[in-house]
Amino acid sequence: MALFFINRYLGDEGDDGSSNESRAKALLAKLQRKAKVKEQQSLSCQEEYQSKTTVENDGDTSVKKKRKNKGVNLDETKHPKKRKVSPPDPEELSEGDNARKKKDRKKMQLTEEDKGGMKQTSVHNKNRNLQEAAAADKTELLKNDDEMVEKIQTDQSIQDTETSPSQTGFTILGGFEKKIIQKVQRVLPKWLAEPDVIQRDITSNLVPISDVPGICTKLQRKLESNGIHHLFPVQAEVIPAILESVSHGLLIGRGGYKPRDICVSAPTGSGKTLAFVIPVIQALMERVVCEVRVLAVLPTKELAQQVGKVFSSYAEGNSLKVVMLAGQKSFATEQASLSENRGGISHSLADIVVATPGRLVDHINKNDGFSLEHLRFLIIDEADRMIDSMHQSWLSQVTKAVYRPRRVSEAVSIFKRTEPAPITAASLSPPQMPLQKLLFSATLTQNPEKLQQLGLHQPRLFSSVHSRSTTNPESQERFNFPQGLTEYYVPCTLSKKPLLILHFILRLKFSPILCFTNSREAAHRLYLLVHLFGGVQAAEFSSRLSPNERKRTLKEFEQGKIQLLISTDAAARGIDINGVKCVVNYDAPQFIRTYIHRVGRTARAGKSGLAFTFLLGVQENKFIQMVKDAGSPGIHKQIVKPGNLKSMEPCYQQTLLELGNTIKGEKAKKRV
Ligand SMILES: Nc1ncnc2c1ncn2[C@@H]1O[C@H](COP(=O)(O)OP(=O)(O)OP(=O)(O)O)[C@@H](O)[C@H]1O
Repeated sequence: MALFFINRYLGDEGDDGSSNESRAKALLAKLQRKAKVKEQQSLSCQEEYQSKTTVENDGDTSVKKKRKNKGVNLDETKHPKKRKVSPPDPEELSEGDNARKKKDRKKMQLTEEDKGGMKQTSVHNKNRNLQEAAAADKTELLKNDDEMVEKIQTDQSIQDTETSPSQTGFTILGGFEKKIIQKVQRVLPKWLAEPDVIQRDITSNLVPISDVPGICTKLQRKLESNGIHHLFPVQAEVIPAILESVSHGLLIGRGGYKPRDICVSAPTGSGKTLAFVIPVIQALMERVVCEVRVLAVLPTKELAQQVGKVFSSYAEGNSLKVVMLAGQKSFATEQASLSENRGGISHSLADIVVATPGRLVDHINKNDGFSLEHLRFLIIDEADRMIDSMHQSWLSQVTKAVYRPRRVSEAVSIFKRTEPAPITAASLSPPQMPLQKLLFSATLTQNPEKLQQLGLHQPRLFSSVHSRSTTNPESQERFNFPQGLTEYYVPCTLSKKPLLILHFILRLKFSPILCFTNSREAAHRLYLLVHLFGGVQAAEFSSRLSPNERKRTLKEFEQGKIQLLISTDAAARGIDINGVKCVVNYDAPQFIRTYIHRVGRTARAGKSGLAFTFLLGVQENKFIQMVKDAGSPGIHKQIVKPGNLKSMEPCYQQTLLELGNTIKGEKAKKRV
């Protein structure tokens, strides 16, 4: 029984369409006749079995019934339905064909069962020749069926091949939604995951200066003359590491290799400044020719000034020159202090340059007398803040000035440096002056992507933070808080905040207080209000003041002439003001790093200090969680009863009226 029509190629005579067709018809008719004959033969055999079976078993109808239940009607064998066999329409082949194949397969299966049933009956009849005939027919049928099934299966497999290439070993695309995407376990680089540990507690880990290896006698005496008899943990760890990298002179590091860059993450007020000043001064003490070999970059003028002062203090008596490029003086004045022209040749007048990024880039680009081709140490203080301000591209300008100077002096051409590259025999001779980067911060990021911008060479990390999870670098970064710091938060309302700060100064006698606001306008308004209220020596510190005014204000605050310094975050980082007992966050800081640097203005050098943060109701939970996640030892709730503020209310209301007029007057002045 043909399932589908096959156009056969019949050779040359196939040209004549009509004969071809008649031949095909004849062939088909012949096949159909054959099939009919076969079918009749098998039917007749079945009838004989039937009749035999009926006689011997006296109408055993169970088999019949079972058959019937199976949906196979045995009577069907009496009057088989004539199935029209016609070649299927090719269009329907795909749908109808599948259905038909399935039905045929099902039918085949049923027929199989049916045949199985007959087999049982024949066993009872023990009629050998009949049996043999049946078996022959059955084999014939089976053969046909097998052929049929095989044909169907072949077709099916062809079809399957057409529909699902999976059997041919190709992967099925798509189905992504089913796959569980493996989360990549990010792991910190080894140098970040396993830092050299710095003890957090300063007072119980002081190291006598004489016990720290490598510090020369001259500097030991200088430290003692400045009242320093013990070194803090960060100094005891970092100073020897930097001195080790210059133990064979400035040109090569230990074992003849380029010295490793050093990163230091230690709490605020833990003495990081001296940790780089002492070893760098000692490394340059024996220099013969004055060249810029140390460049320290800091984020603000005040910080640059403060670090410049420490450098100058320890460079005294060593003929080392320290120059500030922070905008305190005019560009021309700074230019004159950097170099001079003798006999047509520019000579450097600075060994150590302390700069802010803006001024540094100005001198690199506009000052021909400023050369960094001899630079040996690049110190980046408040490094996380400096990384964030990389958009000023000051680092790439420094790198360019070091490796591709505009003007190469003859002396240096022998040691002309090439940018760091893989070490080869050629790159090792002649030895080149290495550029070693020293990074310092109380909140140094441990995000490898951010640190990667600095192009560090085999960095070594000294850190007082140990509990960073190495498997999940994304987790909240943790920092170490100064040992002597006690943190509080004060629930309050917006209108009560000014009364609170007045209460702290006038009633609780906390003084001097460094008070931080989130904007310079807020600092100015609070300063005006406290000033109008009276009874408090207050000053403001923000970019509203000129650099000289800011410098004078810090000095007076340090001298105790100012009880309340109201500042923006300009004074938050690194500013070292002795004697600050209490820091108040009048406005809660948005970021944890800002909080750490603000409260780090107190409890410095192992001393104790208090930090209060005024929190509105909506800010409480988020802020407290942020501080806890950052590793704070604990922030306590400090409630100020409204009754304590009552007595100041009348005067406060009067002051608010005056404040309104004052602010209007200032705005009018600005418009003039
Ligand atoms: N060994 C020491 N003995 C006594 N006082 C020290 C010692 N080292 C530093 N100090 C003092 O401790 C204070 C804080 O030092 P420094 O400013 O270097 O801290 P820091 O870690 O840089 O702080 P920040 O992270 O806020 O910049 C300074 O007043 C400094 O003079």
